[in-house]
Amino acid sequence: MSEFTVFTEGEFYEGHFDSRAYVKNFYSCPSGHADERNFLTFILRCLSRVFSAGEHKGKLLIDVGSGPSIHSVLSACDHYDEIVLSDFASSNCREIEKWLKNQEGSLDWKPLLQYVCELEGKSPSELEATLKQRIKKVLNCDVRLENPFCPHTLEPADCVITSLCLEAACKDIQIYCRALRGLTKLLRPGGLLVMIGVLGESFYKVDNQLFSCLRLSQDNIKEALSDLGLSIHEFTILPAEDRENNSVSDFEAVFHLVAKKPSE
Ligand SMILES: C[S@@+](CC[C@H](N)C(=O)[O-])C[C@H]1O[C@@H](n2cnc3c(N)ncnc32)[C@H](O)[C@@H]1O
Repeated sequence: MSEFTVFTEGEFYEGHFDSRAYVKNFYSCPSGHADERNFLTFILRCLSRVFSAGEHKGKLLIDVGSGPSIHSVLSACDHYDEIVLSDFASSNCREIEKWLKNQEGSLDWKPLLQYVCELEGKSPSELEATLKQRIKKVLNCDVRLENPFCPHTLEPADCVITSLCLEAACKDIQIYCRALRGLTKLLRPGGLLVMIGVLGESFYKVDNQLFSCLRLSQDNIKEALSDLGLSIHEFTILPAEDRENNSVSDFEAVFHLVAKKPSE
């Protein structure tokens, strides 16, 4: 099942990624997909821990490779004035736009909003309103480019978040490292990189559609970050439970990390 002859890059997502099925399968409730056990609650709790204290704040936050999802910025949105979401696949950007405009049939993020608000003692309706007001743009991006937002140049960001994107977008470690360099360039000096990813994964599935994934080790990522001069402040790993019975992916662990770009 994990044997791919060709790595499924961005162009493949454009034609084959079912945005709505992805959200239905993985994000319709805080516990996420049953086969992935504590994957989603781990991510939401990590993000809440990083941002809810309000220590990290600023003007611009960019989420790179958002997919159709807003979960990665739920805990951060109170602390940044402007949020940019982005993805390679236009159907993903369209689903986010639909949600922002409260259009009929838009995705339902209420269960995740509710969960994060319970963790942080907030009101779901207020958090939803803040988030919708602060997401200023949903842009097309390509992490394989030196400037992922080419031809646009974004102002330097206080924070860049990326979740499960680079390992899905980059077919080898050289391209992964280059993509990480591109993300680092989006940050102002002293800016914060928050990354969610998977270790040792070669595939994941959305309904019956397989997507390939670059198998990464913790050392691969640490080395890539240190080559870019970033300091790692947190690197948390949750090993997969019951991996043999996971029908939708073969990840060995999920990780969450916080790193800082050096100040000039
Ligand atoms: C596994 S999904 C992750 C989505 C979301 N961030 C999350 O945490 O659920 C991988 C995403 O990477 C996007 N992607 C694939 N290639 C890309 C590229 N070259 N540049 C930007 N995004 C890309 C896909 O369209 C997809 O939305």
